Amino acid sequence: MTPLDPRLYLVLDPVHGPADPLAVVHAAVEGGVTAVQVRAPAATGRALFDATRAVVAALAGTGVAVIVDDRLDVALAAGADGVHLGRHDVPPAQARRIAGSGLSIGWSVTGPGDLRAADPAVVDLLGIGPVFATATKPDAAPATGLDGLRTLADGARALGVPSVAIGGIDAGNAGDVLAAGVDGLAVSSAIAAAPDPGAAARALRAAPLG
Ligand SMILES: Cc1ncc(COP(=O)(O)OP(=O)(O)O)c(N)n1
Ligand SMILES: Cc1ncsc1CCOP(=O)(O)O
Ligand SMILES: [Mg+2]
Repeated sequence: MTPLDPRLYLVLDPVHGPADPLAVVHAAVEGGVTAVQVRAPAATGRALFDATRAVVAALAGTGVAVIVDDRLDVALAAGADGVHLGRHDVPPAQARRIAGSGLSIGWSVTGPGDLRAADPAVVDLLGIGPVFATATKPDAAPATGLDGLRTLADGARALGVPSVAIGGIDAGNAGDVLAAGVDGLAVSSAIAAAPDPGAAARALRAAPLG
């Protein structure tokens, strides 16, 4: 299993997203992306499996972890490095029981209740957000803003679990987001919909702390 380096975490829909998702993945990794999540909320299980297999093959040997959103079964079947779970998915403790220690397990934090539900003995990463408004997830919880993010990031640190911020993050706000105390940035449209995904990733990695 490749460990998840949270510094710049690309969330990509290879099924209904960019025309050439593997080209985006390669360019983004070249630009400094450290982890890739396959998130395809409208895809069938089979399409998600096929897409994940392709991303796993594309990133073999690079040290970049591949994570599957929502679906523990697909993550295991496709040989991914992890799964990202939220409150509508299999509970993390059950996922850990099935997967053992060989899978990274992420957990979504939209507010204090999700933080209280996070067991540091079970989850490896917290995804906090949305921080700002986002068109990528129409059913997202209300935005935390930077102050809300700071509070939740403090809570993650107190738990001893690394965290990333997600939702509406781009090179213009990345420094302020990192200054709120998270370990990394999770980004979809700012990279996947950019005309030059590699340059977009480089700009995010270069963002000075706000
Ligand atoms: C890193 C990361 N953080 C949060 C989310 C959101 O997950 P969730 O709340 O389960 O919503 P969906 O992504 O499933 O629509 C995430 N995917 N990744
Ligand atoms: C999956 C997800 N969860 C909370 S916000 C979000 C979407 C992030 O996408 P973008 O970086 O385009 O705002
Ligand atoms: Mg999910």
